[in-house]
This record gives sequence, structure tokens and C-alpha cells, in this order.
Amino acid sequence: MTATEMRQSEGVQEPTPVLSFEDVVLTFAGVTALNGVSFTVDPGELFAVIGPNGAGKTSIFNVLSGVYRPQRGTVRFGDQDLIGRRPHAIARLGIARTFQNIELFSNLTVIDNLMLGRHHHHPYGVLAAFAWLGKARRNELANRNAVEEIVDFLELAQWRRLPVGLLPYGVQKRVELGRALASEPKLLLLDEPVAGMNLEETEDMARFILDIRDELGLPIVMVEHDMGLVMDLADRIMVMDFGRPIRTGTPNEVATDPEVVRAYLGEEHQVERS
Ligand SMILES: Nc1ncnc2c1ncn2[C@@H]1O[C@H](COP(=O)(O)OP(=O)(O)OP(=O)(O)O)[C@@H](O)[C@H]1O
Repeated sequence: MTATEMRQSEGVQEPTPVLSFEDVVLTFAGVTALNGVSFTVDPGELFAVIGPNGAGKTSIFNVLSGVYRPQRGTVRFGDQDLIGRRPHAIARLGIARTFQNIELFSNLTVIDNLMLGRHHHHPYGVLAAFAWLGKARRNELANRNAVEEIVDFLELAQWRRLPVGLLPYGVQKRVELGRALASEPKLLLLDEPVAGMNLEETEDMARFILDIRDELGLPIVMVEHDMGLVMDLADRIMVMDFGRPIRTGTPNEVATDPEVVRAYLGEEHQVERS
């Protein structure tokens, strides 16, 4: 019996999911990237998606953030239907994303990159800002305060006035995470957050991801190849293979599933508890 089934048999009320993906099918000219993918993410949950190369992990993120429109299925975020919405509209609903490759303005400082993450929080256009200069100033101040809180939270103070391009890779990834947080999202999508990091950088990032879940209570969907990290951090894991989920469960449930082990045999990433 899975943990979910056990809770159900004990009559424990299941929380309303923050996100639900139902029977999503996505094809590109003959290639089926997602072939009937369903999952839910609960409030405050850290949900990881793993699978071999080409399994469909990035496609899930691209559907979620409005980059791809699936041919079939539903995607709901709270009471909103996401399918057919443009990426900026989805960001506005409160879904923030980090990318596999760093997408920051390398000439701008840490603070300025984080301020850009607040652009949804400028309720006034340029003209309105002239008319309501006082309000705009207060708004700017509120944005600066929010950014300073993120600088503290992610321990970025020593680099705050430096151009991001000069910073070590692990710190740049942290700034990118900070920029996603700056939009005050209700759901965070992390695309391979520790890719290319050394051990120390990975441990730091793992700590911040846990803090985001535990202290900010933010639900997270994470795609990640580092199996040790996924096993350590995730509340639940969905294992993808050839565009389909082959198992969704807790790290222990997934790691002992024969089909998962089979899908990973011969892969560089063995499913083991680190
Ligand atoms: N824009 C696209 N055009 C054509 N095929 C695509 C496109 N995007 C993804 N695919 C195909 O869909 C399948 C799933 O790709 P996806 O990038 O989602 O896998 P992934 O699990 O993220 O892989 P990786 O771990 O290598 O990033 C692959 O066969 C891929 O070639």
C-alpha cells in the first residue's frame, strides 16, 4: 500500500492540489514527447520529475509555463486552467521558473537582476508613475525591501553590488533562484537546479531548496538528473520514460520499484539512496 493509499484508508482528508496535470499528450511532427501524463502537486510539496534523456521532463515544464500547447489533457493551477495561456500570463498567475542554462543579465548587478524579477509588482506604467510619483516611489521602496530580504535569505550579501557575470557559477544559479523568488510565486519550477555544480555548490543549493519549501512553504516542481539530490529532497518523485510516467511515489517507493530499476539499468544514474 502506498503512503497515499494508507492515508486514504485511514480516512485522512487529501489536500486540494496546487497543480494538476491530467492525461497530457504533446506531440511534435511524429515525436510523442508526452504520452498521457498525469500528476498532482500538493501545497508545500517538493515534487521531482526524473527520467532518462528525452523522457519528456523539459516538455512538462514547457507545457506548464505556456511555451508548448499540448494536443490533449488539462493543466490546472488552483482554479485556473493553464492550457492556451501565454508564458507571461502564466508567470502573472504566480508560476516562476528557473532554467537549465543561466538566463540572467550578466552585466547587471545581483540587486538589479533581482529587481527585474519584481517587474510584475510594478502596478504603474511609466505615465502613471509620473502622475503618481509618490506612490511609485513607495512602490520602488517596497520592491527594494523585498529584494533585500531575498539577498539575506539566499546569503547573497557579499556579491550584491557585483555584476552577475563575474560571480562563480553556483552563485549565479542562486541569483537565478532569487530572481524567481522575487516575483513572489505561488509555485516554483526548478529545471536542473544543480546541473554543473560542484559538491559544495550542490549542498548549498539543496539547503536553499529545502528552506524555500520549509520556511516559505512554497510548492516546488523540480526536474533534476542528480539522483542523490532527488532522493534526499523530494517528497514525491515521478519517474518518466518515453513520455509516460512509469511510477509516482515517495523516494523509497520509487527506488524499490522493479520497473523503475529496469528503466534505469544501464543508465549512468542508478536509483539509490545516497
Ligand atoms: N521543440 C521540439 N521539437 C521536436 N521534438 C521535441 C521538441 N521538444 C522536445 N522534443 C522531443 O520530445 C521528446 C522529449 O524531450 P524532452 O526535452 O522533454 O526530454 P527530457 O526528459 O527533458 O530530456 P533531457 O533530460 O535530455 O533534457 C524528445 O524525443 C525530444 O526530442
